[in-house]
Amino acid sequence: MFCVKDFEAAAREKLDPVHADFIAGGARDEITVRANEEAFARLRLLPRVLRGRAVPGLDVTLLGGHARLPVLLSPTAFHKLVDPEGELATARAAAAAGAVMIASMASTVAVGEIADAARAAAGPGETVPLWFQLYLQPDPEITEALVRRATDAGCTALVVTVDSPVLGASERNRRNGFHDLPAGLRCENLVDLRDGEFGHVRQIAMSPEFSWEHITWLRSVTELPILLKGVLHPEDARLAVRHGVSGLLLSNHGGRQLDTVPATLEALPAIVAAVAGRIPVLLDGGVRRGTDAVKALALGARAVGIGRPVMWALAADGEKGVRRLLELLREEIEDALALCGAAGLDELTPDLVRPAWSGPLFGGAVS
Ligand SMILES: Cc1cc2nc3c(=O)[nH]c(=O)nc-3n(C[C@H](O)[C@H](O)[C@H](O)COP(=O)(O)O)c2cc1C
Ligand SMILES: CC(C)CC(=O)C(=O)O
Repeated sequence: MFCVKDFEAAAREKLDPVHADFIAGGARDEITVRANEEAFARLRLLPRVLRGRAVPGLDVTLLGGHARLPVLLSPTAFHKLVDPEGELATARAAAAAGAVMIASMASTVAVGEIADAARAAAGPGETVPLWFQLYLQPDPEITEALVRRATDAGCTALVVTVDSPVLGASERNRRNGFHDLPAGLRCENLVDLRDGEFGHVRQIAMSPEFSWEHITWLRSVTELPILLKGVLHPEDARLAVRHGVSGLLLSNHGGRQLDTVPATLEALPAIVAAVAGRIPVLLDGGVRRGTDAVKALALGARAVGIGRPVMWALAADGEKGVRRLLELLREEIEDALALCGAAGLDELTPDLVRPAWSGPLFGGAVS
């Protein structure tokens, strides 16, 4: 395995095609799925030379916690669908790399067990690099119970996904008849939230009725920092700051919710301008290379998230696969930083990126 795409191919070989489609797929025509990667390809890096810089370091502070890599594992559901150890394997690999893992509310291992696995694999003295992703639930008691589970597990932030007033329509899943976890797998965080609840994915209610008031309410029932995942409009970014949100994970859900929204990289400059340094902006969607991470960081993201690559690596080779994936991304980012003449992430500035040239050849200089 030498790059993210190798994991994608290996996962395709191994997985039930229905499950491979669940991972790769997006909403409707999958225009945004493709746009995310294309946006990175359209941007060029403009390196500086002879800057006398030290070997690059990748340490980053995220919400007051320390991470050794500016790459987060974005929340992805159902890891046991692709590996028998599921989220335990992912958590160990993430902790070993010093990368933040955002556990999905729809994980197939309970968040407390994920945290134990992460703690056991983290470096000495390191805090558990684990955050919890939450879909607000119409019944506030259910939301509170989930927050309690995450807090008791030792998660250090909540990531509230706000781009899902309804579930995105994956036509691949519809054609394949994939609506449910196979027998034997459950959404473990959902078990017994109410008496007799079994951990069925259908217990996750999505509702268009949530509003900023619910964020204010959530702010009042937890001490944990709250990030919003899925804000794309600059006005919503400003509202998030006003509602006491601690950070944004700029995301279009990997193109799995509303199709034809902008690539996250395209949306980044306006979001960064809207928050004006008041809270950190993270970004996910289409990050496949170290150079992709460097471009997003240069445009103002504090860190980037990866979704599908983690599922592919886990499917290809379990914990070892995810460890290798994170090593490869570390190498690629270090390499890109050095080649840009930057000694650290804070030396990545917007002048290092520019759009691919779209003007006429020779720019009219030749008559
Ligand atoms: C298989 C899969 C499951 C996902 N599950 C969740 C989830 O449970 N909660 C959530 O907020 N986002 C979920 N996402 C979206 C990711 O968190 C992330 O935004 C997206 O995958 C990033 O794009 P990328 O896959 O191109 O890296 C999921 C994505 C995939 C591919
Ligand atoms: C609805 C969740 C269970 C999973 C999700 O967010 C996704 O598959 O994109």
